[in-house]
Amino acid sequence: MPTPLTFAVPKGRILDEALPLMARAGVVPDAEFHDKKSRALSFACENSDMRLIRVRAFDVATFVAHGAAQVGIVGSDVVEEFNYPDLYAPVDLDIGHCHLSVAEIKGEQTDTLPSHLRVASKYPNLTRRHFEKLGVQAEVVKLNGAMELAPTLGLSSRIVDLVSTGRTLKENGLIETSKILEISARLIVNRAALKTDERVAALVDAFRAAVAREKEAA
Ligand SMILES: Nc1ncnc2c1ncn2[C@@H]1O[C@H](COP(=O)(O)OP(=O)(O)OP(=O)(O)O)[C@@H](O)[C@H]1O
Ligand SMILES: O=P(O)(O)OC[C@H]1O[C@H](OP(=O)(O)OP(=O)(O)O)[C@H](O)[C@@H]1O
Repeated sequence: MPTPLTFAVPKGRILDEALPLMARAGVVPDAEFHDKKSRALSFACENSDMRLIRVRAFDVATFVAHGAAQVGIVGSDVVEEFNYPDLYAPVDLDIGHCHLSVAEIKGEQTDTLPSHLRVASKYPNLTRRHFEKLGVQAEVVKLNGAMELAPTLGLSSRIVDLVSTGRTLKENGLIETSKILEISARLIVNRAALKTDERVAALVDAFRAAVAREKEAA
């Protein structure tokens, strides 16, 4: 018996959109996965020896990059932030669309950038890389959520955060001043597992086909 494949999924908002696509690719978690009272973190799958683990979005990439999980689903924001050499993102799942942007207090934007800035973000690497390209040294204050509070409370002059409808920025007195990255969810695989385990390559094909069918039907 081969060891079961481990498939990592994020707990957050991508999951609801990912589950129907996973089902079309033949990955269906057992009933316990949907039991809100369950404290289990690892779940069996119907009709396969695969097991699903449910972890935080950033941790999906970490489990897969280290080979602790062979396959996962995560936003391209997370893939780009970590840039792990052992992680390969072969399929754009066309779900979880949003973008990563710089925002600042409405009415306080200036035309010229200073040589040094303080920026609050959950994405220190992407933030530094973006400002480096503009010749600006960004000091990143790492936050894990509610970034939109930072400028108003004087923690930073700008934030780099995800934007979808733009409502969170608007309701917190901020304005988007530049877009850094378009984002969607990706199927990710561990590169070594893809080379050595044919079940991983078969899953990549199954997800490609599921996305193509979804596009045809739309
Ligand atoms: N407003 C949004 N609209 C669309 N997609 C989003 C939005 N916010 C986040 N995403 C996508 O969903 C992914 C997970 O975001 P979310 O904040 O829901 O995850 P989470 O698991 O709750 O995060 P954490 O583990 O930090 O609590 C992000 O990495 C991004 O790709
Ligand atoms: O443009 P909008 O549609 O308003 O969406 C953007 C918000 O969504 C995400 O936060 P989330 O709701 O995941 O909460 P978080 O602060 O805990 O990450 C993101 O960090 C923004 O705050």
